[in-house]
Amino acid sequence: MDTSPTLWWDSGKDCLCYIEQTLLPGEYRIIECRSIDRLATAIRRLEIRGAPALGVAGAYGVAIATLTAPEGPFSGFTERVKQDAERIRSTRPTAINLGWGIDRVLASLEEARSREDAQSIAFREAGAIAREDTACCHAIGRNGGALLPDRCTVLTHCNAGALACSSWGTALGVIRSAAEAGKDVKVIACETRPLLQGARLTAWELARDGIDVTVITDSMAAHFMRSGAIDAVVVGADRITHDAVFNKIGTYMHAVCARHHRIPFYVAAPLSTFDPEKSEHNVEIEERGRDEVTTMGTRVYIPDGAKVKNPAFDATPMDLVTAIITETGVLRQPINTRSHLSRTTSH
Ligand SMILES: CSC[C@@H](O)[C@@H](O)C(=O)COP(=O)(O)O
Repeated sequence: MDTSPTLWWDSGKDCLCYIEQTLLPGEYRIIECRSIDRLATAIRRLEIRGAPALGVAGAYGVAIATLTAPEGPFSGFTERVKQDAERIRSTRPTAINLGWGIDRVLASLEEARSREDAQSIAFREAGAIAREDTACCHAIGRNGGALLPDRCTVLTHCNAGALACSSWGTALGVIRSAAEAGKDVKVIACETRPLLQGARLTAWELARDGIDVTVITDSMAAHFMRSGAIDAVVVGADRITHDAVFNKIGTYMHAVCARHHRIPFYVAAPLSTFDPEKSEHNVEIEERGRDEVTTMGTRVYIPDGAKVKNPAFDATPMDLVTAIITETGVLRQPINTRSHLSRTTSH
């Protein structure tokens, strides 16, 4: 199975390399990024996307800022790095991992005593975040893979795969690990309007790995659940508050349908996606541009006179979630994210 990374620091070329996800599946292109401006654009355009990958990107963003900050006294240097960090943070508000990766590298810089010091600390921390993410995905895969029956069809939404992480994936990590353990897992990938991360990215990843994948439009999911074609739903998450799971728009609809049809609804996410002190109503849902809904390719499908809404994420209330699969274990109902975090981590 494919284990190549989605984004990585190339120390020979001194740049952040990443797979440009808006071009897939038609074109596989690696972009070399050396500036905060370019990174901010890449995140806004979803060239890099998916919560854990955004955590890694945010971390490398701070590291890039330590390279590009203008010469001057060290106190001014730190301030400038923080300003660049805020520019990266503001690109996408819902996925908590972006700010988490940024804050982890910023915190590590507190021990830096010089510019050179800050650079080596920042790159060390960003590299650690990327490696830990891969390890988390494999642990999530093992924990979640064990929950799936030996023969099953799993519905997933958006792309919570290798492309959304350092590698391997969260929801797709569960599927990959189950397949690797010898289970016969088939996948139904919802296309995920408006930007088709399911059709373009999930289908691309799974087909490359030889995992049986069928793409459906989002509106077909209830029909297939009712007909008995789906044994489990497994999705990723952008933020998990104490009372809800935020994920790509359309996830809530699958959770409601899964409950109605008594199909388990699993969320696979690392602890870095948890935000247990917040509630559903304190989270900003990213509203994206009109063009993403009105246009497909070059063709406009919606008249100028019609209004459009484009929230990128929705919230699924916790009581609709069968279990959350993390790197440190599986949380079942009654799901208490706060106590799981404090029990399984040192902070
Ligand atoms: C492991 S990725 C989890 C989520 O980030 C994923 O499901 C998702 O909603 C991504 O949205 P996107 O807008 O493509 O960044």
